[in-house]
Formats: sequence, C-alpha cells, structure tokens
Amino acid sequence: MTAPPEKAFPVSWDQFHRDCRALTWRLNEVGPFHAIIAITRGGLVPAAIVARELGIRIIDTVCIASYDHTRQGDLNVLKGVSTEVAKLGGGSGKGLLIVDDLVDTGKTGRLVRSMMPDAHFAAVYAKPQGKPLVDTFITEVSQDTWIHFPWDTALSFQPPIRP
Ligand SMILES: O=P(O)(O)OC[C@H]1O[C@H](OP(=O)(O)OP(=O)(O)O)[C@H](O)[C@@H]1O
Ligand SMILES: Nc1nc2[nH]cnc2c(=O)[nH]1
Ligand SMILES: [Mg+2]
Repeated sequence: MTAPPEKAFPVSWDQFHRDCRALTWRLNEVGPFHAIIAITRGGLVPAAIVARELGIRIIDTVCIASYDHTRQGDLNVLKGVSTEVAKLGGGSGKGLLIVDDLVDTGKTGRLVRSMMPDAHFAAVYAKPQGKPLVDTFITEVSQDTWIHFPWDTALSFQPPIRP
C-alpha cells in the first residue's frame, strides 16, 4: 500500500464478536473441518471464537508479519503449519480451515493458500483486492479504508464534526 488509507472503520469488541459469530454460521454450512489454522496475530482472535462455536479443538498457527502499522513490507513467514496438522489436511489442506481477521491486498492470503491450496480460507473482513482470495467473509470495506480492531484501540475524545 502506498498512501495511508483515508477512511477509518472502527470495530468494537461487541461488533467483532457478532461478526465472528455470523462468519461461523456460514462456515457451519461448509464444514466439518479437522482443524483451524490461525494466521497470526490478527487471526488468533476470530480463530478462538470460531473454534468455540464449531467445537474444534485442534488449532495451529501460520505466523506471518508484513505490516509496520499501515505500510506493508516483505512477507516474513516466521512459522509454517505443523507436520501433524499438515497430515490432517492430506498435504493439500483439504478439510482444514484457515482464519484471518481481514484480507487487504491479498498478499498474505495468497501465500497461505499456496501452502494449503485445498483449505477453506475465511476472513471476517475483506477489501476488494483481497476478496478473490477468500472463500468466506462477512463484511466488505473499500480499499481506501483502514480497519481499526478493538485490540489496537482505546476509547478517546472525538472533536465534533462541525468545529
Ligand atoms: O491482505 P494483506 O494486504 O496481506 O493484509 C492482510 C494481513 O495484514 C494483517 O496482518 P499483519 O501482517 O499486519 O500482522 P498482524 O496480524 O500480526 O497484525 C492482517 O491481520 C492480515 O493478516
Ligand atoms: N488493523 C488493520 N491491519 C491491516 N493490515 C492490512 N490492512 C489492515 C487494516 O485495514 N487494518
Ligand atoms: Mg495478520
């Protein structure tokens, strides 16, 4: 991403929980899944909620870092999927559920998909460039919007719209 996004889409804990539940209703139609793979760190929170709702106890992580606040750098895979969970997916990821909080440019999603092409990929929020990468998502926001998650934010005073 070159210019910082213009619009802000703040998400509260309550809204995030509701959106994760809505995502799980859709995933329940697609499963069952052998295991969940959370893309850390953002995918950990929705993965916990989805796992609780679907009764999934096997949870693995793919650890990827790329953003320094709103600027994306090179993707850095710090940890891949474990051999036990890869085996459950028969090597191609079939029957595995990958969960992330959002897809933006789709770079992270494309990399994870290349590791497990037959896995089901779910994200809570999707921007247009990343949308083709996900199988299931809940809310689309425009590409020039930055999503502010509740674990990154705090309540603060807002000046009135009309000064
Ligand atoms: O579609 P993309 O443009 O690749 O962006 C999406 C990724 O960016 C964020 O993760 P980030 O790399 O910021 O790490 P984090 O989850 O630890 O916050 C978000 O959680 C997605 O994983
Ligand atoms: N919090 C947050 N992280 C991101 N990483 C890539 N896009 C976004 C976004 O819109 N919000
Ligand atoms: Mg992430």
